[in-house]
Amino acid sequence: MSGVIYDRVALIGLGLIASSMYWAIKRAGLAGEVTGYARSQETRGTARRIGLCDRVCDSVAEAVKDADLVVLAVPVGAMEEVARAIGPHLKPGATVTDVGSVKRAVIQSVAPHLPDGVHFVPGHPLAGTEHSGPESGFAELFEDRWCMLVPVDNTDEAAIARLKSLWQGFGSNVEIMDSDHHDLVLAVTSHAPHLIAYTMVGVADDLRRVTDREVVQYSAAGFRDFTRIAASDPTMWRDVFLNNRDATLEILGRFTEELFALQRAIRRGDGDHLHDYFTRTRAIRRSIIEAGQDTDAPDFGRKKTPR
Ligand SMILES: NC(=O)c1ccc[n+]([C@@H]2O[C@H](COP(=O)([O-])OP(=O)(O)OC[C@H]3O[C@@H](n4cnc5c(N)ncnc54)[C@H](O)[C@@H]3O)[C@@H](O)[C@H]2O)c1
Ligand SMILES: O=C(O)C(=O)C[C@]1(C(=O)O)C=C[C@@H](O)C=C1
Repeated sequence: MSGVIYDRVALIGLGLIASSMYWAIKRAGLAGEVTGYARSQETRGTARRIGLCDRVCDSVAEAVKDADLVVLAVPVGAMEEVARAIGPHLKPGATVTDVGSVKRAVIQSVAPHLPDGVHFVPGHPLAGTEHSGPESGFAELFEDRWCMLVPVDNTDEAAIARLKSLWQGFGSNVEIMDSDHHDLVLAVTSHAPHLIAYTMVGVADDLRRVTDREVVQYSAAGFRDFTRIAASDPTMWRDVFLNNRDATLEILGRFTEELFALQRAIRRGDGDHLHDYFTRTRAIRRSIIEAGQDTDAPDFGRKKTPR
């Protein structure tokens, strides 16, 4: 897929996702000019130094002026503040999207600040790494990954189709989903697993073992993956849990019940229970691989490729 889809794109928040979008846009020539804005002067300075964005602006108003697409790529808890700031400066007919990991709370906080005549098409790429900031992005991040679009009622179909073609231009598969379903699915596949990884690394740290030379040197693959995930940005993940509270608590409740059952089986020496359980989970992994959905594992820790 190639060809200009938007004449002007504004990226607000110049971290992992926005910088990856910029490099992916440039690689495929999907936009004319791309402007960028980040809150801190330091981030804007870094962006200028590494050539991230065609023009880095010192105000959010300047960045979104005349933009056909505005991408909100800030932590979920900062979305409302940014939406309030850009609202009065948006071009009529522009599309606003976001890349937040939670959808219902973002829609509730952003939509009221957007003027009539502006299309709001919330989104969420299911792709990331444990790294953050303007220097962490790379053009291939979204390749062969899913991007969820979560349009609100009566959204202009042409605006949705245009944004869909941008994500397809990044090499992503696009799925349309409603916000509550999105938040429940992500609580299972992303949010609860992150909390479990944070907890496991915290437990090891409480035992004062996590930085022991032996633990680092001989750490098993499972624990290494936990430490990678637990190195993810604290602000981003604080906001995810505060804003997807109900779905995450629902899944963690179920998780705790299963964990107790496994704990009891271990205490009682109930090998059949453990074996049956692990047989069921192994079958799930195999069905994912057979369905060709195993895009994650080989990419863990993959290196940034040249832009
Ligand atoms: N990291 C991931 O794996 C991942 C994956 C998919 C979606 N997301 C979502 O994408 C969004 C961005 O995540 P990221 O990983 O790119 O984060 P990041 O920490 O790399 O970048 C966030 C950027 O937003 C800026 N920022 C923070 N508050 C701001 C404000 N009020 N105004 C302007 N700029 C502000 C920060 O300075 C930073 O440059 C989040 O909502 C996150 O939930 C992240
Ligand atoms: O690979 C990683 O580092 C990620 O955690 C990426 C991941 C995920 O859970 O899959 C994290 C949060 C997002 O909202 C989407 C993707």
